[in-house]
Amino acid sequence: MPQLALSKQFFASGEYDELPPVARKNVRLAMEKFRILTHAELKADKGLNFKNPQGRRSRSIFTFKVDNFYRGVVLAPESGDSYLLLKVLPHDPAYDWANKQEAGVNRLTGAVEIWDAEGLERLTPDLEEQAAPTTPGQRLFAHVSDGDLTILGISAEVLRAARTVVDADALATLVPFLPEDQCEVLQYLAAGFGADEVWRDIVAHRPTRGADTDLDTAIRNTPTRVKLVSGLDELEEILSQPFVAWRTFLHPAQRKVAYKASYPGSHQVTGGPGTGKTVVAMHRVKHLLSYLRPGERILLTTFTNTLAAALRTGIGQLVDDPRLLDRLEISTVNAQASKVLTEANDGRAPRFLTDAQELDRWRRITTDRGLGWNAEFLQQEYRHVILAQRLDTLEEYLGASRTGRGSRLNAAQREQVWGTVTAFTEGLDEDGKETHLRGCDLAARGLEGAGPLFRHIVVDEAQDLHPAQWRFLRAAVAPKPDDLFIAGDPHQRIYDAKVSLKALGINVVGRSQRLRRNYRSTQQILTWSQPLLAGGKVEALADGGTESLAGYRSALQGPAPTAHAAADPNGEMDALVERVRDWIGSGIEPSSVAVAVRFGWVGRKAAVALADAGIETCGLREADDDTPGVRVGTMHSLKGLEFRCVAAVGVSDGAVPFPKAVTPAEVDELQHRTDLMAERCLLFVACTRARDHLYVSWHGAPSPFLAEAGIA
Ligand SMILES: Nc1ncnc2c1ncn2[C@@H]1O[C@H](COP(=O)(O)OP(=O)(O)OP(=O)(O)O)[C@@H](O)[C@H]1O
Repeated sequence: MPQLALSKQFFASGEYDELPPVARKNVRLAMEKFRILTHAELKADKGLNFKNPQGRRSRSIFTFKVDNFYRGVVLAPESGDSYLLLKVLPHDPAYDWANKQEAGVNRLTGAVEIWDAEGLERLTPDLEEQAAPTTPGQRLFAHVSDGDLTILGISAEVLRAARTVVDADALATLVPFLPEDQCEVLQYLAAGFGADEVWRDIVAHRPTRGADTDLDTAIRNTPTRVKLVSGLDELEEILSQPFVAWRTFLHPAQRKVAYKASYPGSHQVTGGPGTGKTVVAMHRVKHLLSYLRPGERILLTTFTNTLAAALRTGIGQLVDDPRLLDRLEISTVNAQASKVLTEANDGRAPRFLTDAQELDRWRRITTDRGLGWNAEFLQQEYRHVILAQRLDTLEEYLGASRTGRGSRLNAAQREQVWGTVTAFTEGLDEDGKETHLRGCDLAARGLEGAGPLFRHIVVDEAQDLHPAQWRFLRAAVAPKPDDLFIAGDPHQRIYDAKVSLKALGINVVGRSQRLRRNYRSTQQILTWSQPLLAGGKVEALADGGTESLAGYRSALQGPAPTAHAAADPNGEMDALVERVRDWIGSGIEPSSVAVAVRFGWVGRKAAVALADAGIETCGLREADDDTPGVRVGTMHSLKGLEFRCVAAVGVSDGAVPFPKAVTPAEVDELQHRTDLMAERCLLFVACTRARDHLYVSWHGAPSPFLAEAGIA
C-alpha cells in the first residue's frame, strides 16, 4: 500500500492555508489517487497530469495538476511507493521551484533532504570569488575541520560552499539554498558552538540510520520534517485543520524538553523571543494530560487574558479529546487566585484596584503623612520587600534583607514605612478592595491550609511573575515529580519581578534547558533588535546569575527593518500611514499588522490618522481572531503576541525610556538600573513581535536606546 507523507516545507510555508477551498479539496482528491493508483497508472491519469518536469535535477520530483491554476510538487522515489507532498504553487512557480530542487539522503542520519541545488551551484562560485581576498584561516568555519563537518552530516557540495563563507552575512545568503539539517549544523557552528557541542545538542538527537538508505526509506526516516499519513482519514483530518507546523514538527530540542517522560521535580525552559517556549509548554500539557490519573487536574497559566485566549486556541489544535480538555484549566495566575478567593468568600469576587488606582492610594497616604518618600518608592518597597518576602510584622520587616533596593533605611525609617504600609492595607480592607498581588498572597495562604488544587502546573511568560504569584502557584500544586513546568525569557522582563524560586520552595537549579532557534522573526529582525539590550546579559529567570542570547538565531530571511526620523508628530503619523498602506497594498491582511506605542494616547492618535486614511483599526486588547483591522496597542500589551508586520511609533527621547517609569538614580541606583533595563526589554519585546517586517519611527530626538544601538 503506498505511503502518503507531507513535508514540513508544505506545512511551514503557510501556502496551503492560503489556497482557495476548491484547490484544497483538489489537493486532497489528488492525494487519494496517490494512495490508490500504481506509479504507472498515476503517470497515465489524465486528470492528474503527473509529470517529471523537463529541466528537473531529481528524477524523483514530479508535479501534478491541482486545477487550471495550481500544481502540486511531490517527491515520488522510483524505487518504492511513497509520495511526499512538498509544495502547492501556481503553475509556473511550481515548475520553476520543482526544477531547482534536488532530493537526497543525508549521509549521516539517513534522513531525506530537499534543497535548492540550482541556487547552491549558482551561488558557490560567487561566494568563492568574494572570499578570495581572505585566507582559509580567516573564514567563518576555519575552526572546524573537514572531518568534523563530515561527521556532522555535511555533504560535499555544502562543504564546498561552507568553506567560502567569510562572515554571518555570507552565511545568511547561503541559508535559503541549504538542506535544512545541514543548515542548522552550520548555523550553530557559526554561533560559536564547537563541533562536539553541535554533535551533542543537535545531531545526536536526530534519528540516525546511516547513508546506505534509499530515498523511499529516507522519507519514512525523517520524523522531524516528514509527517507520514496512515490513511485517508488522517489525511483528511490534517488537511482540514489550520496548518500550524509546530503541531506536527517539533524541533528535536523542543521535543526533548516537552515529551521527556517525567522530571523529578520542577523544570524550567528558557529561550529568546520566538524560540517556541509557548509551543513547548502546550506540548508539555498534552504529554501530562495523557498521564493524568482520575481526579487529577492541570493548570496552564500565562500573563494576560489575551494570551490565555491564544493558549486555549492552541491547545484546541493539539488536543481534541473533550474529556482531557475538561481536566485542563487555562488562565492567568491572578484570575486563578481570584477564583480561590471568591470560593472562600461564599461566591463574592474580590474588587481589584487597577495599577493607577493603587498608586493613587499611595499618593494620598504619602501626602497625608508628609513623608520624605514619594508614592512610587513606597509602592515598590511594599511590593518588592514586604509582599515579596511576606513580612507580616514590623519585627519581621526590621530584620528583613532589602536586597535589590539601592537605598538604605534605618530602623526609624523602616518604622515610618511600616506605618504607611499598615495604613495602605487597612484602607484596602475598610473599602473592600484588593490589589492583585495581595490577592495572590491571600489565596496562597488559603491553599496552604486547604491543600493544592492541581497535579501539574505549566507556567508560560514566567519572567514577570512576582513572588506572591509564585507563592500561589507553589501552594496550588504539591511538591512532586512534574509539579511545575516553567517557560520564560528574562530578556522580556518588562515588569520589575525578581524572585528566588528556591526560597519559595521551587527548585529549578540545574533543571533548566535553553532553546536557541527562533521560528518567528527573520534573522534581520533579530540582528537589528538584539543591540537594544545593550550587551545582552540580563539577570536569569530566577535565583541569580545571568543569561544571554548567545547562539540565538533564525533560519528565516527577509528585508532589513527600517527606521524613520520624522520632523514632528504629524509627519511621523503621515509616515506611519504610508508604511501601513504599503504593507496592506502588498497583500498583507490588516489584522496581521500591529502598531506598537509606549502610551495609549499615541495609539489613539495613530488610530485616528489611519482611520482618516481609510485604514480600519482596532484596539489590541479588544480584538479577537476575527476582528478586522490593523491592531493598535501599547508595547506592554504586545507581550507574547506576533504579527507579520510591526510598526513601533513614537520611539523618541523622553518616551522610551519613559522617565516616569524609571526611578531616578539619586533615589535608588539599583532600582534605576532595573527600571532602565525593563524599558529596554519593552522595546525589544515590541520589535521581536514582528515576523517579516519591522518599522520603527520617532520625531525630534530618537530614543537613546536606538542611538546607543547605532540605529538612529
Ligand atoms: N517547531 C516549530 N516549527 C514551526 N514553527 C514553530 C515551531 N516552534 C515554534 N514555532 C512558531 O514560532 C513562533 C513563536 O513560537 P512561540 O510563541 O511558542 O515562541 P515563544 O518562545 O513563546 O515566544 P515569545 O517568548 O517571544 O513570546 C510561533 O509562530 C510558533 O508557531
